Amino acid sequence: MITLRGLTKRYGDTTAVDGLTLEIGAGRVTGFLGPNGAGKSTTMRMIVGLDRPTAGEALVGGRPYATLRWPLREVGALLDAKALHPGRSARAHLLAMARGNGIPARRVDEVLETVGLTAVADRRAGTFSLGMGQRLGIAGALLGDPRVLLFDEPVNGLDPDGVLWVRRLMRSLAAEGRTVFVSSHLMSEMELTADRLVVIGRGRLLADAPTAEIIAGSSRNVVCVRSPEAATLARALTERLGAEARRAGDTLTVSGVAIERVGLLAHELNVPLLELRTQAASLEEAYMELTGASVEYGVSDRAGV
Ligand SMILES: Nc1ncnc2c1ncn2[C@@H]1O[C@H](COP(=O)(O)OP(=O)(O)OP(=O)(O)O)[C@@H](O)[C@H]1O
Repeated sequence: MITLRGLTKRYGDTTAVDGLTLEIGAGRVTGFLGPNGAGKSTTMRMIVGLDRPTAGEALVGGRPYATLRWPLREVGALLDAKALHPGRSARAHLLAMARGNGIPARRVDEVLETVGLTAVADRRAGTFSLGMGQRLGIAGALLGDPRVLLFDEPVNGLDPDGVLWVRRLMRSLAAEGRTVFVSSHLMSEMELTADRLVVIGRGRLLADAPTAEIIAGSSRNVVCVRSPEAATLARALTERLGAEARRAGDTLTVSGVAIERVGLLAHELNVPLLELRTQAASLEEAYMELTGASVEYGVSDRAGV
């Protein structure tokens, strides 16, 4: 488990992380979302002791990172896949990490196998593609078989096969009861991978809830209706139920009312229905609504028009 209590980081006038208090639990994948500059990397860096909080604290398994005797055996992290010695082979890189943490050398071959780098284990890491570097970073995170894992943008640069592999890996690590905390800008991927989401904007907590709950909270969840008397139904939905109904031909897109009430109203009015279904919002839509006001480097919708 990871515990954040009033976690705050200021760089001069910039408050990168602003009083985050939350728990990231074991046995599930928790996605970490937020616009560029929201403070995700800074938060992760403070959890693994690479940055010192200005105020508050970050605990791993109830203890500050700095007090862990064998840190890599308690928490593994992929923070910057490019932070490698380019002249070292993948194996030498992992061996150096293992040695410093009392991890047996045979574990290096195990993790190289897990991430699919066995065949290139003796090649210099500097010659690796972006995706291979990511895999090596993930191998480093897994090396100490830790209960807590942090991944900052793990699918960055991976091909579709690699993306699927990362998704399955995250899910299986969580199924083993580990704490998996993963940041990403890929909403469709997070929707498939994360059980729970922590969303931040300008360093502040915007949401901390199950993925399904965040999506269900979106105003983009609508009811779609098709009827030869769509105009009549639209009028009644607006006037009697206060719903918002947009019509295109015989199709209505209705928001602000449950599907059951649409069906019952149609029955009462004797309006025939050809189709009646809910259309769920995507995580991307829910995320956009949540973070709309806290995008730091946004461009206007009218840009270039
Ligand atoms: N070492 C530093 N010195 C000064 N400012 C910093 C430093 N590190 C981060 N910041 C600032 O802190 C804020 C948060 O940055 P951070 O990298 O944590 O955001 P992020 O959510 O990870 O963004 P991205 O999605 O773009 O990776 C930004 O305004 C950034 O400019």
